[in-house]
Amino acid sequence: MSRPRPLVPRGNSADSVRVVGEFGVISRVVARAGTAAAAEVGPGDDAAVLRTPDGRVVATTDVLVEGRHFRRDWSSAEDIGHKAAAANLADVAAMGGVATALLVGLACPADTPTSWLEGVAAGLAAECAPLGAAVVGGDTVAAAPDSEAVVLSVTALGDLAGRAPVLRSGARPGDVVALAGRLGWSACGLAALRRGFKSPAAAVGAHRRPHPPYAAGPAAAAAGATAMCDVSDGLLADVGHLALASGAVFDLDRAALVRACLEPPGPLQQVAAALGADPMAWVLTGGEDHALVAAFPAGTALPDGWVEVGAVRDADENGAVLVSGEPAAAAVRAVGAEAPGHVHFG
Ligand SMILES: Nc1ncnc2c1ncn2[C@@H]1O[C@H](COP(=O)(O)OP(=O)(O)OP(=O)(O)O)[C@@H](O)[C@H]1O
Ligand SMILES: Cc1ncc(C[n+]2csc(CCOP(=O)(O)O)c2C)c(N)n1
Ligand SMILES: [Mg+2]
Repeated sequence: MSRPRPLVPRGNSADSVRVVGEFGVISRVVARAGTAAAAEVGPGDDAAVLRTPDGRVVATTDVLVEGRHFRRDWSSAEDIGHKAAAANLADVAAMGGVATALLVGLACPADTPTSWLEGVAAGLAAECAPLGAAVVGGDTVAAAPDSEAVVLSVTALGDLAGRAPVLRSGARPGDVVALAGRLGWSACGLAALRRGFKSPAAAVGAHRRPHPPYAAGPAAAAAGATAMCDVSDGLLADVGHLALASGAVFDLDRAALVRACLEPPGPLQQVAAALGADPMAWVLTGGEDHALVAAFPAGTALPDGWVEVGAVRDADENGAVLVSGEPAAAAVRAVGAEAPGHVHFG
């Protein structure tokens, strides 16, 4: 893998973490954190204290490593903050919860400009604010010796407001499979960036700042969803988790996916044509849009934002995920993709 070009000035700029120091960084970052509605005590003490109206806490963590999850020459500091928050906030939504707070672990090289870290903090705060959430604490440490990579570890906490959490394991044969949010846009933007393009803005923007359908998670829980997850790695891979946990087959309807994700034609077709790719590959296997996919009992009036894209069937010998009756592996090959989703240790 080619090393991401260090984007931010290296050396001893007056603004660097080395010069400003840990506590200088913390005070500047905390100033941008916003306020969590649930926080009785926010950042600045030994720990935050949060109100938990439901009595249960949804908790999830995602780690973002420079060069693996983001590049500083592809995304601004604010973009990276938005993306780190979104990856976590979507996991809370995928349980049927509403995020209340984030905790942020940060490891960075000493020559990282503090202004860049303030940008990340601003992006985190802006992504959280519509939900009433905010960063309530964290930790700031030096990156490993000789490492130029920033590592961000974000933990989200959330509230279920009395609803049962929606697990991956509850889907039953006869349920309908439904989708909320976009698929393929982030992967399309990533493909463009990898070829050195900064456009189309809608696709590259979707890669930089995903727009998970946060409200669709609690709405699905309230409507009786039997299983749900967010699509972080790729639809076929993540639906595979639902199928495995539920012990059922998820049969996705290709035509419904085309209607939901590729009509009317737009940037996905435009980039696919330029790159000689099949846009359906991004829809089926592209990650990081953080759409939600769920199963609902047949006959459920789907909440706003949800569209039917398949059905849950009894387990059979064809495998756990089908695309219009065809095994997922065949669908992956047919669209020219390498795997049903992102390969983490490839
Ligand atoms: N190192 C670890 N220690 C404990 N639990 C882990 C660890 N890594 C992952 N898990 C748990 O394994 C499950 C699957 O993890 P994974 O990261 O694949 O979640 P995901 O929701 O599919 O992905 P994403 O976080 O990108 O949305 C989660 O419940 C997660 O908390
Ligand atoms: C520089 C760069 N290269 C590749 C990608 C693509 N990518 C990285 S992680 C991931 C899936 C979710 O990962 P996780 O499960 O670890 O949250 C995807 C699709 C990127 N975002 N940035
Ligand atoms: Mg998830």
